[in-house]
Amino acid sequence: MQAKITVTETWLRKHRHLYDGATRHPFIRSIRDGNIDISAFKTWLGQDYIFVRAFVPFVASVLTKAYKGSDDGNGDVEVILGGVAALHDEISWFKKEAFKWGAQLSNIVPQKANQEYCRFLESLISPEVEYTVAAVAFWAIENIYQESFAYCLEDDSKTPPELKETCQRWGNESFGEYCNSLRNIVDRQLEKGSDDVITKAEATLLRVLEHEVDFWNMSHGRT
Ligand SMILES: Cc1ncc(CO)c(N)n1
Repeated sequence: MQAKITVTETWLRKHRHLYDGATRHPFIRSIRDGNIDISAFKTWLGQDYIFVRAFVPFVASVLTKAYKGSDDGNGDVEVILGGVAALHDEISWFKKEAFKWGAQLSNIVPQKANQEYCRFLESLISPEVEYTVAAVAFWAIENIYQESFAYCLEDDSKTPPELKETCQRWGNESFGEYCNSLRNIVDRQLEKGSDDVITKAEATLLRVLEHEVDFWNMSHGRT
């Protein structure tokens, strides 16, 4: 018997072009091809540090919604808590990495695309945004990084050795499993979601894809 097609699978098929635009962006390709401009990498590093700091309260809000909103016999809270813990580690990593590259994190000004993305995250913190909708955004945000950086680690990639650790951070297998757990959470929620929630969740996914592309564009110096 064939497995049932999940909602996320349907969406990924439907929006493949946009999705690949986020995970196969020229910035990512430039890492993978080994011709990345290091100043672009440093821009990305500093801007992503700001983003991740704004991502923490967003993920905390998803955690709260999971606790309140799902009949959590499924362990959603624990999966999301794992995400919060990983972010704690990630913030330390950014500081260490910035030091390595001689970049300052304390006086970075968020660029426009980053400001808009952070504002979008803040809008999703609102209690009026359903757990399912927020969880879709969360999954998409994590999964795009996972697929993008895993792409830079494939056998035929020419990723510079000094960038491998960065790619490993999101491209490693256990981060991939974590993203799959998020995807399962999302599909379980969508399965029982109202048409209204499903429509909102799909629109939110598209907004995430656009913000991710803008974020890469900004890092690549194309804004
Ligand atoms: C812009 C952006 N998207 C996703 C992630 C994954 O956590 C990140 N660190 N930054």
